[in-house]
Amino acid sequence: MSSLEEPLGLDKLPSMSTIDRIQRFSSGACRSRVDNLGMGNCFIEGRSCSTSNSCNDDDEDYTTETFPWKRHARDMSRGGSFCQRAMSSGRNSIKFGKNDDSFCFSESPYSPNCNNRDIPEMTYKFLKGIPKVVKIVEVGPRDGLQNEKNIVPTDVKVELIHRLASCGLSVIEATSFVSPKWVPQLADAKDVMQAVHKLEGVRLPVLTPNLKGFNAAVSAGAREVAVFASASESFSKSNINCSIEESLVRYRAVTSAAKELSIPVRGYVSCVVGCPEEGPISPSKVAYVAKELHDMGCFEISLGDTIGVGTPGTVIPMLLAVMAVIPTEAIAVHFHDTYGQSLPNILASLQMGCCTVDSSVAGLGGCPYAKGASGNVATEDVVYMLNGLGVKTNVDLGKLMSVGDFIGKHLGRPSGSKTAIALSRVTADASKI
Ligand SMILES: CC(C)(COP(=O)([O-])OP(=O)([O-])OC[C@H]1O[C@@H](n2cnc3c(N)ncnc32)[C@H](O)[C@@H]1OP(=O)([O-])[O-])[C@@H](O)C(=O)NCCC(=O)NCCSC(=O)C[C@@](C)(O)CC(=O)[O-]
Repeated sequence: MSSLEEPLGLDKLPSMSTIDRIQRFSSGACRSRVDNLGMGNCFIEGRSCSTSNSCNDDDEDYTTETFPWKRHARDMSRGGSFCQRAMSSGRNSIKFGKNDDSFCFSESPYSPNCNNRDIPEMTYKFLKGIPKVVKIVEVGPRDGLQNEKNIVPTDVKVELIHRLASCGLSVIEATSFVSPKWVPQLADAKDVMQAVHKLEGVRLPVLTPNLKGFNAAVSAGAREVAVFASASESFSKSNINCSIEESLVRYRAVTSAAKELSIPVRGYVSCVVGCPEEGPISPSKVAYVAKELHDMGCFEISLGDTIGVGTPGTVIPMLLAVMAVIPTEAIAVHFHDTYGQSLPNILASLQMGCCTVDSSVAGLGGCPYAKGASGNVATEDVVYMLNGLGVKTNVDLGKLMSVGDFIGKHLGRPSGSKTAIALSRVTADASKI
């Protein structure tokens, strides 16, 4: 564990006020070159998120033509002069990279082997593919609330969306224009959309399973929609009552109607590593559906581990198969946290160059048609990890935790975010000091 992830121990933070701590977990704090608190920092700067990754170059099964990011990684490793000593803000640090393409690790007293030059080099090796900016797609109001036993009042949903927007999230999936018989929890989609569609500075996509849903969404003010297919035949049938091929026909109709109105369409592929009925899903099936959605005009394909069974061992081959057929920049990852594997899966995805991550405030979520599906990975946990990696998200973690409290109070249960629980304990203890 790096010094950056350690600070939850109060003994290591003797002089921090409550507010200082929250700020410290923001990406801005992580990136500051002046580390007033004496903690070790890392910086990941200037890399394009579109072409880089850290996959093993010895793996020659894949050509550089198929995986251009491999060529990029190799070029970087040949560059030679990535390590140089630098003095930063009066503190010793080791800087890697040329110009924009750099890591910088300060030699902090909290870093046990700070004199060992191998450590930054090794760290660079493992983190070099990670993009410097990650877009978080907040799916709490939709994926999070679609599975709640008690229907959340419309005004609470609207307030939730407003509060999420105030955290700096740039994309918030607002609701679904699906059949209210299938998902009664979101039967108020029209009212929610009409109440939020004028929110400035935030994109508010909504799920549309067919033209009926698309037309209703547009009438309610939606300016971005998402279609949702599956890599599993059985799940397609149980979720949207049609085969994969039939769903693709429907989605072609939606994407061409959207094109007429210049409305961007996101595409989902569900069950990308496992299906509650079929078990393991082959990466080639995922790649097929992802490519179909991309070819019909979806600008981004979100790959959903709907029941949260994936590990990096299954997620990486799945991503490789999808990256062989659509650009890495068009890929988003969407993990449910059933087995606690979301963060390692996200880290592996980032190392492969993915730069869009779906998550849900307080870890809300689950799919009514996927038995055993738990909540999405909590946005707070994703932001905490990305802050620790020095990756920019523009999301204010402190505000996000308050939003988690807000929705948790309405649902009558504690947050599903480990970060929110841990930080609220720290701040509670801190208030006694
Ligand atoms: C697709 C359908 C509509 C087919 O449902 P169906 O019963 O086959 O459709 P239908 O055409 O026979 O219509 C039946 C009734 O629904 C109405 N209807 C038809 N379409 C709409 C619509 N858009 N909006 C409102 N109403 C609609 C239609 O008008 C009719 O009403 P009736 O005549 O009986 O009064 C249905 O199966 C459905 O709504 N499914 C959605 C289920 C859902 O939302 N599941 C959760 C999504 S989560 C997910 O997919 C995973 C994801 C994306 O989160 C990623 C991950 O986690 O991995």
